[in-house]
Amino acid sequence: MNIFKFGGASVNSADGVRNFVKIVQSYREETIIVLSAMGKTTNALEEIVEAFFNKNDQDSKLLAVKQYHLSIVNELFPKKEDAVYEKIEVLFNQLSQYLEKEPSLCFEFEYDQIVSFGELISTTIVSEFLRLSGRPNKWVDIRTCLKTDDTYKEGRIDWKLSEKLVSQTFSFNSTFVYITQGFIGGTKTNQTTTLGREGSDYSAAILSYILDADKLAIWKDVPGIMNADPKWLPDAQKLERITYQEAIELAFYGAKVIHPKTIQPIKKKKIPLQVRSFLDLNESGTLISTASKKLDYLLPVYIQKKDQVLISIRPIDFSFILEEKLSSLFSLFAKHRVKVNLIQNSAISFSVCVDNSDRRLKELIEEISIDFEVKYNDDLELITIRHHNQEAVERMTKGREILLEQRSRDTAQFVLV
Ligand SMILES: Nc1ncnc2c1ncn2[C@@H]1O[C@H](COP(=O)(O)OP(=O)(O)O)[C@@H](O)[C@H]1O
Ligand SMILES: N[C@@H](CC(=O)OP(=O)(O)O)C(=O)O
Repeated sequence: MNIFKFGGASVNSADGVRNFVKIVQSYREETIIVLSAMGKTTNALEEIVEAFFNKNDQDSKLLAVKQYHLSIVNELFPKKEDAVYEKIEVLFNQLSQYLEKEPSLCFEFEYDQIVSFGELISTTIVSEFLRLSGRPNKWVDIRTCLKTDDTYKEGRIDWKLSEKLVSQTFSFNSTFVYITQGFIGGTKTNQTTTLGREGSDYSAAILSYILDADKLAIWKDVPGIMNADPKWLPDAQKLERITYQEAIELAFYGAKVIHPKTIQPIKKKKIPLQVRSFLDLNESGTLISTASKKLDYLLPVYIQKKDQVLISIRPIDFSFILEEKLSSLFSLFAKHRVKVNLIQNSAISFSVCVDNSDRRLKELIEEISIDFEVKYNDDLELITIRHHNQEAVERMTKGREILLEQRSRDTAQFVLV
């Protein structure tokens, strides 16, 4: 059985959906398709969440999201009596009714209830179009079987319960093709959760693990995993084959092409993962698997993270930064769920480079400032080079101010102004 994950970029237009159907039609094996919201819908829904809390402009924002989806539906389904129209109307009505109520005090909870509609809508449209194109399939509401705790916005998987329910749900008793949502899940009490932005890759990996998939393919708008984002460095080259370990490292350092949590589940069961192009079906993509002789290890890989903040922290009483202080500092980062990208400590100060995650970071800095003197620079860039050499380092740093630098055998990192 194959598991395919298609992201928002692959189905951002009617032509995209047609191309998706063409790909699915070319496979005859049992297949589960995990799909994200269309195009930039999740960003648009995030704006609606903000508007919901601030009670401004939410109706016009919702209308724009509806019109975007209807323009795709109108192009794909010429018959206005097609069931898809009613299904989409029901979903938009549910969302619109939800937005009429007063928000609760939990931003994260409300976020998940609203943002999850992107995937519910996209999967409904695509499932109906696949059926219309002559490929019967079953639409699954993943919230009924992919179970998480109630950490809204970053639901943690309840593996035991999910294993049982997912195996029951995807039995292939009456269909060859399932279509379901990435990114979203449900609690035991059936509240909707999300798994973190760009989490659909992770959803596909979880299903692959639970169902012992033969292969997971993640379809992207690039030929595969490259040694840099080709939108940033146009001379980037494709990596033919990399190990799970290397893929984890690349994702961890911020290579946007794959969600960092994706590799762990498939590595455990040695399920091969192919990252391949939905634009060029002759392109073999990148194969992520166990080590073999033919690995593109030594090509330098460049990873750029923008909008970074470098925070320097020192105890107000100039005491040494020792284990106890470090542990209390780390627990604050964990509490505010701010991901640390780089750490450097000296006798009396401690520097960390983090993503600029607006409200969480502000709250973290406020809390740290109670016991520590905090200074920070924002709008920085963190460049990571895996398998660095002199030429690669010069390419990245020439003519730039380096605020912090760290090198290990495999990895060099630079915080640049
Ligand atoms: N090392 C890399 N190799 C390939 N693509 C990369 C890399 N780093 C970043 N990207 C970017 O990742 C994008 C694909 O990921 P994403 O937009 O999240 O896809 P999707 O929405 O389909 O999940 C590419 O368009 C590319 O710009
Ligand atoms: N729609 C969600 C989940 C996701 O993974 O999307 P994509 O596959 O388009 O990156 C998001 O944008 O975060």
